[in-house]
Amino acid sequence: MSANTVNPDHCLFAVPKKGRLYEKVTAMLKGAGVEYHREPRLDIAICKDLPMTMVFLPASDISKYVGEGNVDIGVTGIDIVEENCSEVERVMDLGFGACRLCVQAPVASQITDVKDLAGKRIVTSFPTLTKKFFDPIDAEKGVTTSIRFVSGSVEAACGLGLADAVVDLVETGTTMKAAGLEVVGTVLQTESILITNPDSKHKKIVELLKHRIEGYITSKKFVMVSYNCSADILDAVSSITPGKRSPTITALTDGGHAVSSLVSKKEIVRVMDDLHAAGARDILVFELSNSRM
Ligand SMILES: Nc1ncnc2c1ncn2[C@@H]1O[C@H](COP(=O)(O)OP(=O)(O)OP(=O)(O)O)[C@@H](O)[C@H]1O
Ligand SMILES: O=P(O)(O)OC[C@H]1O[C@H](OP(=O)(O)OP(=O)(O)O)[C@H](O)[C@@H]1O
Repeated sequence: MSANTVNPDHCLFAVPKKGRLYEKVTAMLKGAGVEYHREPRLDIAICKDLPMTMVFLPASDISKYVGEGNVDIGVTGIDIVEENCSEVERVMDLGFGACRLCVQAPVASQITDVKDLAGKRIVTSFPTLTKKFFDPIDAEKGVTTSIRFVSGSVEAACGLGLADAVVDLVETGTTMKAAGLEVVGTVLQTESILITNPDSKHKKIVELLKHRIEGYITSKKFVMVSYNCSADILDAVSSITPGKRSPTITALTDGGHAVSSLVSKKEIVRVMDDLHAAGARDILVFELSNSRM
């Protein structure tokens, strides 16, 4: 079989081939133990320990391929699934790629209400979602908003005189501000998700991948804290670190206890302060490299 031929018995996993999501998805796959070797310039790569082939595709096409059953599983944004009206199963949120799809108008236009854009010219890479958003406004106003598709550099359209407003993604707002635009309305909140074809014949592999990726995501959200305490404060300190299920408590030979527990990364600094104030000592925090709950 040649290097760019797909084994028909393999589960196919679509990964964004470039762009914003590429680095995040490849780091996630590595962390989840999905190993493959990709030859330079090849868009398919065979997995090392699973009967699976990775397929590198534009993020905006992945939901179509998964929905139509050409591939079994993939990573893309909610925005893309909704724009393509893809019939896919949403397996899980991945905790990255969060942003908003927004109506943006030039600051100088002083437009603050999306209703003031009804009947005007909008440029976007998301024509379906934009039409759905403007349809009820158009119906109310009795006008038709012009919606024109461009595949990239959407924010340039107003400056070029091609549009009165754009509908594009906003994360930090840097691109929008640099183009002299501001948010007038929000069409959709989005983030990256794992999707599968509901009729995939590779359900077992999909389930296994789900557990592996979930384990990796959990390991990025939590740290392990361990500390020592005397018997009289055990109940008080262990209630500060209840863990995902319960803390692990080990009796020490001096009558004290060693406690270890999972704590959310977001909470860990406050938890350490609270533990110390409550009398816990030798407080150590460990990063997790992987997990399976
Ligand atoms: N600024 C952002 N912050 C967070 N997530 C984003 C951002 N921009 C895009 N995304 C998410 O990543 C997806 C793919 O966007 P991206 O711009 O990387 O795609 P692309 O058009 O395939 O790549 P490129 O822009 O390099 O051609 C989007 O549909 C969205 O879900
Ligand atoms: O609010 P910000 O943090 O500035 O992010 C928003 C920008 O990110 C995306 O584009 P990207 O930079 O991925 O490239 P693209 O314009 O080629 O799609 C999106 O289309 C916006 O232009």
